[in-house]
Amino acid sequence: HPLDPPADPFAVAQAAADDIARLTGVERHDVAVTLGSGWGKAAELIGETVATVPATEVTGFSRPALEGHVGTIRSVRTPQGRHVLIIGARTHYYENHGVRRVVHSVRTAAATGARVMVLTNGAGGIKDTWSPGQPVLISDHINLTADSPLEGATFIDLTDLYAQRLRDIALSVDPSLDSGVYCQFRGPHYETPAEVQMAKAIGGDIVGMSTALEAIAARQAGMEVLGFSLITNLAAGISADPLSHQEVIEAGRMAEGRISALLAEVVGK
Ligand SMILES: Nc1nc2[nH]c(I)nc2c(=O)[nH]1
Repeated sequence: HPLDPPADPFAVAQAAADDIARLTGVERHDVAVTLGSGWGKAAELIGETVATVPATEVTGFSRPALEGHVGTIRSVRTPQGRHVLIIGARTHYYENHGVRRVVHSVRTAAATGARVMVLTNGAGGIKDTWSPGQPVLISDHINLTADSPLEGATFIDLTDLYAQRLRDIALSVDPSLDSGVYCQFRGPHYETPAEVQMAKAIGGDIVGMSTALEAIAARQAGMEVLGFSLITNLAAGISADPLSHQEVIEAGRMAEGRISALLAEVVGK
């Protein structure tokens, strides 16, 4: 794979950014958004699509593992004239392709010029006041993967990783938004009730299988990060009923309109 050692992941990201500029005709992007489950509709609401490119045509992106989920990369222009790169081709850590592949889309976004990285995902909620379909701002993360996208002695500060400035913009759009600490588990299995209680005990409010590693890479690339979780289910053991993937998909579909409008407004600010 082009990202396998001895490749330089940043050179591969630059090649991907050059592909995107060539294929979309957009030289520079200002903001990048990674769409997680439930956030698919946001692209149309963020602005006018300038170009849509199959991710497989961009260096370092591969056919996503998700059934029927053709990974696309879209260039969208907001009413304010901002160029937004919408990445619909996330590689999950649980696919076991290595961290370089997980964070390639973030490094590529930075190489296209984007200074803001918006990471969205579907996740489980630990706070029992939350209900399926609710979007939540990510205030910080706990990385339970025991891995890092950083290689060698690259000591990066992660204070204010989920930029307060961007969270304030989101709160100005929707003051009712709650916030939470996101715990990235390796997955692909969901947590046991005991693991959910552990996440709660260590200060977690959200459990997921993405985002933390991408956020670290975004900070390394000098980007400001904004993270949103769509709570599609209460985490295992928080409510009596067992998790069903169907319920997760359904909750995402129900919430799509509201959260896409929210994301579009925030990106437009
Ligand atoms: N780890 C974890 N990831 C998730 N993704 C979704 I959607 N729901 C969950 C969940 O309950 N736990």
